Amino acid sequence: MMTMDSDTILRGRGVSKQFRGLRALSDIEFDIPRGSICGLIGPNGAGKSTLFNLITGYYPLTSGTIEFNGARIDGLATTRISRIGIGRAFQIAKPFPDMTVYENVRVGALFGREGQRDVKEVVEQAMNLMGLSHLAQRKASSLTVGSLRKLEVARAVATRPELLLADEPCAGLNGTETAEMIECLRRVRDQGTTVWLVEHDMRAVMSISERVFVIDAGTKIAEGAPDVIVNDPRVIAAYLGAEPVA
Ligand SMILES: Nc1ncnc2c1ncn2[C@@H]1O[C@H](COP(=O)(O)OP(=O)(O)OP(=O)(O)O)[C@@H](O)[C@H]1O
Repeated sequence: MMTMDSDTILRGRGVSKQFRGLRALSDIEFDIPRGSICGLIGPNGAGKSTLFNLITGYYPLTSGTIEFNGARIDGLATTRISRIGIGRAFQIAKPFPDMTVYENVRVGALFGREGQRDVKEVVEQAMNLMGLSHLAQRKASSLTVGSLRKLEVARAVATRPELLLADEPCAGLNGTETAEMIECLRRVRDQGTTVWLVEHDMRAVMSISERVFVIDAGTKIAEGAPDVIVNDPRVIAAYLGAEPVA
């Protein structure tokens, strides 16, 4: 089973998902290098969220395997997958509105990866990484969209993941907020967390990613460095029907 080299944190082979009559993902392969930031892009409905839902155990795979640190995780429950070190920041942030930023991030710290931890320290580090420390005592309901997105990522970071899956962390953000989010995600990576993000903002995803995976209609059509991806004719064709690249 330990076939994975130690530089790969997450590996998918033949990952497929069928929803009744719809083949949402077909034979997807991926190797996520440990310590990297990778991107996952594709037109609307391509299957990006479905792939993250398979990795985190929200849906069972129809076929294929997913290995994390060399061990199979397909078939494990979502809570187990979180405890072994895969965190997720959702596209639609749902913080507890009447709780403070500190309290919301603390929820992540209480439920994350197994092992010893100092909850206060974990919360403070997550807020600090995401530039939220000055808002610690503010209620979530009073935050701007930009700060809410940071809170969602901070909550996931507080679970102390080895791998963070971030679903559209820049959605709805303006240029300045997007740049801040990119900086925050770099800091998260720099302190040892591998990051894989789904992102529609092409400039953002291309500026931050070491490797980009492109799926279209459930099939991986390209994978590589950002400068190769933006010039790939299959990627350009996939986007011409939907929205422009860059
Ligand atoms: N639970 C489900 N039951 C049935 N079909 C589903 C389910 N979840 C997703 N799908 C379908 O699978 C396909 C892929 O959807 P998915 O949400 O993964 O795409 P996406 O790439 O994340 O899109 P977007 O960029 O719009 O978020 C779509 O056709 C969608 O309707």
